[in-house]
Amino acid sequence: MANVEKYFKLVDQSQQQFIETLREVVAIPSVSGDASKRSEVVRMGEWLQARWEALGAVCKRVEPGKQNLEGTELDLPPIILGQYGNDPTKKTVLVYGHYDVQPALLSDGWETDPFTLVEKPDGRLVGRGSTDDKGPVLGWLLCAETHKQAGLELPVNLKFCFEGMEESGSEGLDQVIVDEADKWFRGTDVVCISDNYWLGTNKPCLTHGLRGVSYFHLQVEGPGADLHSGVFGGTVHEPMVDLVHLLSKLVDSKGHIQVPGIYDQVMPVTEEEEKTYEGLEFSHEALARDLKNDIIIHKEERDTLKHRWRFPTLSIHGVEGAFHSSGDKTVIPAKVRGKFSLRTVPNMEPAKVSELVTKYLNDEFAKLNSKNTMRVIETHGGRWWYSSPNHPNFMAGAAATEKVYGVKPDLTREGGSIPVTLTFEEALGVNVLLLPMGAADDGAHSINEKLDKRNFIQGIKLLGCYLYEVAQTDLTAV
Ligand SMILES: C[C@H](N)C(=O)N[C@@H](Cc1c[nH]cn1)C(=O)O
Ligand SMILES: [Zn+2]
Ligand SMILES: [Zn+2]
Repeated sequence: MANVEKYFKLVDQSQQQFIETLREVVAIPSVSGDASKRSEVVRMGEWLQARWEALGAVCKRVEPGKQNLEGTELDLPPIILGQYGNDPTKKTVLVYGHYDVQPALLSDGWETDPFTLVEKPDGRLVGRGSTDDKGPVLGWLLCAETHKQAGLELPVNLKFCFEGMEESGSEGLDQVIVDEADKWFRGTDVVCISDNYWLGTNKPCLTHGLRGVSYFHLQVEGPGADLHSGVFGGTVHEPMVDLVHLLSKLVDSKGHIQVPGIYDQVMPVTEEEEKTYEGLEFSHEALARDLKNDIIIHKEERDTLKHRWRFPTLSIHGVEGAFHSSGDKTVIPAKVRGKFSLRTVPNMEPAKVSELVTKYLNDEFAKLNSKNTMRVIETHGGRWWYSSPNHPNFMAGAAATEKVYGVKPDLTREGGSIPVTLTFEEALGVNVLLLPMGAADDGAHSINEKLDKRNFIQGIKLLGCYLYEVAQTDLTAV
């Protein structure tokens, strides 16, 4: 039996054990955006490092510095760099993933505790981080552990880079990648990232594009303290009134961004590109099912995909400082911060986006003649990435997908952002493949996030099989 077949067989026999490992890591609430959870993020990084070291990997814990979160000075979580195998006759694959997760509270609407993995009868493995990105990060570890257990060597040398700040802007990571490009990452032939999702629920895909992100806080400040609306309403400029007005000016109900000039740098759609929207596993019917309501703006599927992949969008996320509990508090909040972000696309420049957004909001605020003070703060950002899917690294990903799932993968772009993708490509000068494990309906960032057992188990096979394919592929045949 070929090594890859032996590997597949042992993966099949280890399914329950793999789910238990996923349960163990989901139970660590490694929420990078919550200052009170920082020690849990660190604990998760240490868990990963210990497990890889137990396997024989050489690891380096990099402390990327400090962060100011909610007025608290915090140590950024460690970046875990690793090397597993160092055979000069083998190729070297660098894998990246993140061990932090989005916030999750039972009160957000979760059916079960977000940090207790629940295996549902229909095969869903429900828990925060199951698909984004603990399942895939475990996938690489379980692949290596399974090989060792089967007495098999990995077909390539593996380097890895796991961070704990991806959900909060990957602070500190770009510099580490640049610093280590000629040191720890030296000798990398290709990069593979498993941190996005299929387009549908049945057909796997390879991804060759990501949108960037520019995140803003819009702060309006008035009185020194919250006020009684019965006493002061109608007699003072209310920060919340100004804020709601400004937020309403950002985007219309059809999703069209109102900031003048924002579409000027967007690359026009070519005839060649039009063809890439054909034959994909994507339908409005399935999308409406995932959304649990048909609230889709566009008529044609290709327009929905274009607005997910290749046009900028602007979303409003929340307001800090505003009254938001149940009950009827009659307060005038003194200081409020609206939070919104833009997803950016080729060829938008982050500095230009920032300039246009800031100028527009200042102009709109001036029209209000308000005595409040307003500030636009850009809190984090990441660049878009677009790559050709014709590189041999993608051929290896496609061959592995066909072996594991028996179908040719769709070629997709992703609406979300993984800011370091471009940094790896530029700093290391090698091709990057995005090879997702999860499906479109996993609910990443949402309530009841899940990873299907099928995707977890087949995904572990897929990541391993991809390594075998890279080992056999001429990566110079571009
Ligand atoms: C696609 C990836 N799994 C992901 O969820 N990325 C985040 C990155 C981010 C940027 N700001 C905060 N998080 C995303 O696209 O929202
Ligand atoms: Zn992610
Ligand atoms: Zn995420």
